[in-house]
Amino acid sequence: MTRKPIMAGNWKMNMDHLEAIQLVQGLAMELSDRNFDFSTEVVVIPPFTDLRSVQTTVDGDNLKIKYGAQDVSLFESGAYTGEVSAQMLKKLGCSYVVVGHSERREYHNESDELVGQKAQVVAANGMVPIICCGEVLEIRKEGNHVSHVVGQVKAALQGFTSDQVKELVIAYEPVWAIGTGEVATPADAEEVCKAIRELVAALYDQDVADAIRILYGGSVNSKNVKELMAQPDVDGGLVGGASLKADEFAKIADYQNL
Ligand SMILES: O=C(CO)COP(=O)(O)O
Repeated sequence: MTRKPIMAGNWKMNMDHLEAIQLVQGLAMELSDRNFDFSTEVVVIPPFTDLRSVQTTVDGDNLKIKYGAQDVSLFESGAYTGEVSAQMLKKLGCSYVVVGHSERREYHNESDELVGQKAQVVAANGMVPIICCGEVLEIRKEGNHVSHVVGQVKAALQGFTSDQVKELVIAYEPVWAIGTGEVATPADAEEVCKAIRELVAALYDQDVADAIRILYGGSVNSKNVKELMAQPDVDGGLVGGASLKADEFAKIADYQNL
């Protein structure tokens, strides 16, 4: 069983397209200085407006860095003002699309059902959805975090075949750990990531569960990444704030050599 680790930097609503070019070039330079071998996938997830610039930077400099988008429309095209379609993202060379981030669930009322539909649209267009899940503090305090997250993932996986699920990425991001500096303990992260893998084994089979990649997100940085990555069911990180600094994100990607 070999799952390729991924470190994905979710820039959220930060960096204009000029800053994006600098950050991607800076990241490439930092990785090269570290003789990074890309045995871990490195992904940046900038705002929509940066994607064309990131594409030309990656293509022009022949970089091995991958990139993706933070959200997608359910619809193919038409009268959906403000939306961006999966085909458009595919055309821009996106490999990944984040769906169901807790900030979209909270500020845009995205339901588990909608998140699942968006994941389907992403997969149907030849990209990999990074399906986010995670509990708010209240649910954790009640001790219901595992069942809550398992329920979110179960809903999002509706309609996916075994072969599709093998390619998916799930990101467990406890809401109380996002942007707060309060990282989940490695044991907390493992508890939920393991439960997600067990759910996949129950819904599909062990082969599928062994293939799917499960990330942890929430205040990941170069100081805590190694311990998180030592957990058997944590296959990578979805990194917010720390992905906005080239040197810090390069260290996180190169966690094996810290
Ligand atoms: O939401 C996150 C990534 O999607 C995590 O953000 P922080 O790393 O800033 O806590």
